[in-house]
Amino acid sequence: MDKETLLSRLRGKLIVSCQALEDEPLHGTAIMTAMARAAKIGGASAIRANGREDVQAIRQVTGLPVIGIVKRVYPDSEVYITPTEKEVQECLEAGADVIAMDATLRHRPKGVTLRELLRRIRENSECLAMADVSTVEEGVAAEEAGFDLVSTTLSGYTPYSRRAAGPDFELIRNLSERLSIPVIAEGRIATPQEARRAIELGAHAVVVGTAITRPHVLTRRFVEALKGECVDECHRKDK
Ligand SMILES: CC(=O)N[C@H](C=O)[C@@H](O)[C@H](O)[C@H](O)COP(=O)(O)O
Repeated sequence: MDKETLLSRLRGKLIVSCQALEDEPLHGTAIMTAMARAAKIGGASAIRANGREDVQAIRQVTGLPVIGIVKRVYPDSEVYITPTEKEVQECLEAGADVIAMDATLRHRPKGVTLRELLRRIRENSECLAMADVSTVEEGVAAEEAGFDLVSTTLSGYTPYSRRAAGPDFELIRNLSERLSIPVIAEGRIATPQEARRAIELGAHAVVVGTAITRPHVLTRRFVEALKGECVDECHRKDK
């Protein structure tokens, strides 16, 4: 699918993140593929998925565009979303339509640079590149570096970004005003109303993960609310 077609299919739409890490009860490609099928039935326009196997299977089974990432932790860096060429290569091999990566200004494993990763994508595919950022400055730098899309994924997850219980609407608005590439609203969007608000503030599309695909977290929110604890504060503990 060419860039314009893909971006127009995503305009104003919902992307569901179907991810379960190894220590989560729903971990496994079969379960994540079932989640993605459920998301498709519900009307999702695309899926965000982690790992070569999941990206490949979800794409094949649902026929939806997939934003691929590979989460991997290296000892010399805090960057874990598609951090090096190895993870970019895995996304390429899986056939991801879009590859998302941490595009914060932090040191990456082995000193690899964002430009090197972008070059790898451009030289090997038609696949789009999405920058996961945590601040306006990082979003501006990502556009300058040549990314196709910017997502607010990492707001609240870098030591220097705004920590909030809910979505970072200010970042969504600021990036949408300043950038000419599409801005994706992602991170702690917990209700349909919040998703709608993100679009009204200028987001091109909205990614929702936990509120749809992490039932253990949703269960805990109910349980803690019944105990009289603050549900919003609990949300932050879930990552
Ligand atoms: C910070 C980080 O590692 N975010 C990850 C990025 O892929 C996922 O764990 C999130 O689920 C995803 O961004 C969607 O966000 P939320 O689950 O809040 O709707």
